[in-house]
Amino acid sequence: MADISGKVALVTGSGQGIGRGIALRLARDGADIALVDIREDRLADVAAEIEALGRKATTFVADIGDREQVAAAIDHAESALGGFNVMVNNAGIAQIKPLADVMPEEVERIYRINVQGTLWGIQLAAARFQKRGHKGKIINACSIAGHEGYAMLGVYSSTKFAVRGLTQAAAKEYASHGITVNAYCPGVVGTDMWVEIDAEFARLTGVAKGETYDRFVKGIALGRAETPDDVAGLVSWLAGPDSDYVTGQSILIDGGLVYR
Ligand SMILES: NC(=O)C1=CN([C@@H]2O[C@H](COP(=O)(O)OP(=O)(O)OC[C@H]3O[C@@H](n4cnc5c(N)ncnc54)[C@H](O)[C@@H]3O)[C@@H](O)[C@H]2O)C=CC1
Ligand SMILES: CC(=O)C(C)=O
Repeated sequence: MADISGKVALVTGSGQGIGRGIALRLARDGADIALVDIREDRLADVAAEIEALGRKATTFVADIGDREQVAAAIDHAESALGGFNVMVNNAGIAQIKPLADVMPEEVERIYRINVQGTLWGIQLAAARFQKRGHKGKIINACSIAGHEGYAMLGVYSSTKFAVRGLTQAAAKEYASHGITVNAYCPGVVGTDMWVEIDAEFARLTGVAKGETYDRFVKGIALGRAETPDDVAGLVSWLAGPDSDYVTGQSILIDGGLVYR
């Protein structure tokens, strides 16, 4: 367990799924948490779970694809919780389509969220850490699809390759300010994103519902699907002091699925 007592962490996409798991884990590690999501409906429940752990939580509705909204979320976190030390750029969306059928507006939408959203999170968090005059940790959501391009997930995969590139470049640009930038690369986590991926594979290719998910899970060496808690354990380490000498890495946490 990382000791991040007294720190403030902002987690995007924390209304559900992996982001919720990360927010709860960082709260157990001692941090106060700013919960940010485009959907308001689940944020209050996650905030209540964090408060039940004895930590402070604040919520903010923002679209990470909009730079001004990301800036406002950071302002809110800092003023509501009295600090800002860890930025988790977790929010992202999937797109399931053969490359032959992808249209410009679909590419723009996913790049705006997965790539630009991560860039604004990196850029604005780093600027705020520098303004506050202290070090900071930036942690981005990558994927196995940031290390290997997947059929039917081609554009999605390309956004996660971009996240890996941004993570490396940002690590180099911000190292002299004491800011580390890393990413976590999950495999197959049974969240709503995978419900959508499985359903779209079924609709577009005619395979039975559940088959695509089962096929991916069968490829996992450790023999089970991943949970948000599995991912959160790595993020906890990246947020804590034991990873202080690690930067620019996009670390696979997939139970043994993609080997790099
Ligand atoms: N589920 C999986 O197997 C994997 C997920 N990932 C990545 O992990 C991250 C989280 O994924 P999941 O929890 O599975 O997804 P999810 O779909 O269950 O949850 C995503 C959350 O992000 C929020 N969100 C979406 N667009 C947003 C925006 N523009 N601004 C703010 N919030 C927004 C949603 O409202 C939702 O609460 C994503 O970046 C995803 O690409 C990576 C590898 C595997
Ligand atoms: C959702 C995701 O990143 C994959 C490839 O499972």
